[in-house]
Amino acid sequence: MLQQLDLPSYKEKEPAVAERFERIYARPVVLEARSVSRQFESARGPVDALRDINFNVHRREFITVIGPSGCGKSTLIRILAGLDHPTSGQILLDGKPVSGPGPDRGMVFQGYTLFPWLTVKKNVMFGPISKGLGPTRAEQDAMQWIQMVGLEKFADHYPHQLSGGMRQRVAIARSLANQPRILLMDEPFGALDAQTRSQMQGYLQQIWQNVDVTILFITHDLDEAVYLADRIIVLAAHPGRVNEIIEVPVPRPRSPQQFMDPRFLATRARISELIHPPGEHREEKLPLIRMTLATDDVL
Ligand SMILES: Nc1ncnc2c1ncn2[C@@H]1O[C@H](COP(=O)(O)OP(=O)(O)OP(=O)(O)O)[C@@H](O)[C@H]1O
Repeated sequence: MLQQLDLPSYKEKEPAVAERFERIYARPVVLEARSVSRQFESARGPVDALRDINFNVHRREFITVIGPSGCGKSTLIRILAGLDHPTSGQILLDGKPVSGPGPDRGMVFQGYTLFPWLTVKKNVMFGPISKGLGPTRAEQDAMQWIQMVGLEKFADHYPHQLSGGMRQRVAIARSLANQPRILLMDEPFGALDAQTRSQMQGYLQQIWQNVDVTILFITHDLDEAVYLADRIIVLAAHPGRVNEIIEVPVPRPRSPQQFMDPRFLATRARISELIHPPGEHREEKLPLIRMTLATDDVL
């Protein structure tokens, strides 16, 4: 359908957007995946979850990662977080090899990972206090992060007293309180309803504009991938590999009106083409099994 519209090439950029990319590439590389491969042993033989993955993420860049099921998104983020290790290749953070988890990488997952027995404020203070920051300073800092995500009225609430979107905002504040070099977000809005999700995308962009942080964000939602990103890493499956890295030609600041921008649509169409190549069967025919005696012709 989209291919039939007269869309510009997703590679075409206005001068302002091209200049923004020049500025991004002039910044230092925060995270580098260098020839990362991960093989798992399975009953059916070895599985190449990731094969020869290479990319750089520059300081304050917003990268989204998207791909079909089984392309290795979870494996990649686990390796970036230091929770798993590549079979070969390495991850470098600020030029140093990553060998395990660390506070230099903040994680925000889809499931709410707040401590249910701690208030919002205490959740946000937890990381800095564990690192040895005094309680008064930790509380002052925590209140600033909580204010930044717009939840100062809820600082003394417990997670169960908050909505799903609010809990994710606390999770973001809690990660940022540790002042990570990069925020790794694994489908953080996947469990939210469409309206809250779209609100959260807006909040996240505002937060990202206000904080010196780099973001790598995994999603399976095409619009979200385009809307948030400077660049999109599109993965392919079996073996998991980088299919294409797309520079999003949509100007910033972003707004929901841009969902119908021809450059937005062209980028979205390209990802869709990469993830669902033409001719691919999207829907498997199910076997015809009648569980009850169908007396009426429902069709
Ligand atoms: N521990 C494991 N043992 C064997 N195979 C694994 C293991 N973990 C992942 N795999 C395989 O590696 C490939 C990539 O898996 P991964 O879960 O990283 O993909 P994904 O893109 O996150 O998938 P989805 O979107 O469906 O969650 C898949 O083929 C998966 O079956």
